[in-house]
Amino acid sequence: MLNGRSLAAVLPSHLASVDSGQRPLVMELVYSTLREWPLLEGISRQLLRKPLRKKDADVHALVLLGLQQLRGTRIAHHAAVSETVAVCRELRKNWATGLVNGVLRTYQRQTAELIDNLSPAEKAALPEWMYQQLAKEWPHHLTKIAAASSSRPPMSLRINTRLCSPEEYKQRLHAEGIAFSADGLSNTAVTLARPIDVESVPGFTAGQISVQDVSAQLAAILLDAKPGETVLDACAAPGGKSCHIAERQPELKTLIAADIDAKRLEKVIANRDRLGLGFDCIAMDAAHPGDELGVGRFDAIVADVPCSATGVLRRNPDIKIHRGKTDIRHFAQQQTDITHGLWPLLKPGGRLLYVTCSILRAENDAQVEAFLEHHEDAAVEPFDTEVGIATEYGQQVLPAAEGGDGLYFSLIRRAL
Ligand SMILES: C[S@@+](CC[C@H](N)C(=O)[O-])C[C@H]1O[C@@H](n2cnc3c(N)ncnc32)[C@H](O)[C@@H]1O
Repeated sequence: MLNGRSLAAVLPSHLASVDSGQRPLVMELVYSTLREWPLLEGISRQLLRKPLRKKDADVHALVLLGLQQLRGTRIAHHAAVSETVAVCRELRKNWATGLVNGVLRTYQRQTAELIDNLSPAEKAALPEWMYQQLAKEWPHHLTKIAAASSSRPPMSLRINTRLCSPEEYKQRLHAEGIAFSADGLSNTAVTLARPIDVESVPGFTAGQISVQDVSAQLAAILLDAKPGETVLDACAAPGGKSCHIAERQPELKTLIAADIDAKRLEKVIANRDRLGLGFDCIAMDAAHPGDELGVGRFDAIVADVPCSATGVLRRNPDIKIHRGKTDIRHFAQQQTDITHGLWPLLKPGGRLLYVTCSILRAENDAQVEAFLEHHEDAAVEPFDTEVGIATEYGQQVLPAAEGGDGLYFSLIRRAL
């Protein structure tokens, strides 16, 4: 359906051709179908006499979309069935009308039995390999992780304290009738009771606000940059954490936001400028940074490395289709290369905050463990603020249906 491309790459151009009033519904259907994909596949597997051919992947996706409308929306069932069947004609696949109609109607009649027959991974709406891995690593949290990974993510905001006090902003939300809850760990974080269009968030264009998950907001808090420090955010795009670091600590000596992807770096620059912040943005491969940035220059480095994104499945649900077990090895290698590449840039006595949005040990504790084995001058330090679950080398925040995303943090200190 996505031809191997990510949803983020494919969806915007498709949405542009949809009437603006219909876009929220289309987004909701696309995202919720992808979030439930393994479960819906399990149902369709039982209902299709034989799997559809590769060239009919559109009909397959349509079946799942129809099932999701019946299961997870308030769309009247007869309308869901007839509209889904009608799409077959639009696809010029009239032959599929009977098949789609039959599958959806049988689902309506045999829902309980079909759900009963699903495998545990399908019931959890997780790919089999991921389910098995998480069952091994987080047996007591698996149900909650699965529920969070299929949930509609909350919309959280970060208040830019350079331009607006948290009290002032919260009063403004009250005054505008926007319901929210405040986060316990950070007084600059609020979560809206209902997501709204970003452009309608009060103060967004004026730079008072950023949209950022509450768990992601922990990075700058845990780094706790001090006045006069020189800081490098080495995998910075789109800039959420760099901007937060700059907002929290106006008296840094230097902050550099780097990313390997020059195009994505443009987003960091746009966010920085919208928020009225000033720091340098550079394109750089953190695995091979060279000496120009300055060996032993930085008091603190943030390595928010590329990863499986298993902690943020609900925001990138196409990962449930795309990601395979072998990808984890590839990410782990990138993570190793980046942390090893960055280490010489750190001052003796400096700290590296290692961050992932993964909940898999291979990308988290196992990475840090291997790093410590290679670097005699490295030691893990506990955080002043406790977040999530303490692991051997860091803190794991698990994704929560009513809370933040899943992120891992570890603080590695370089010996003096
Ligand atoms: C998890 S995202 C960072 C999110 C960001 N820190 C934020 O809070 O908005 C990982 C980033 O790492 C970048 N990246 C991947 N490989 C890299 C490398 N070798 N050097 C520097 N950046 C890299 C990607 O382009 C991507 O933007």
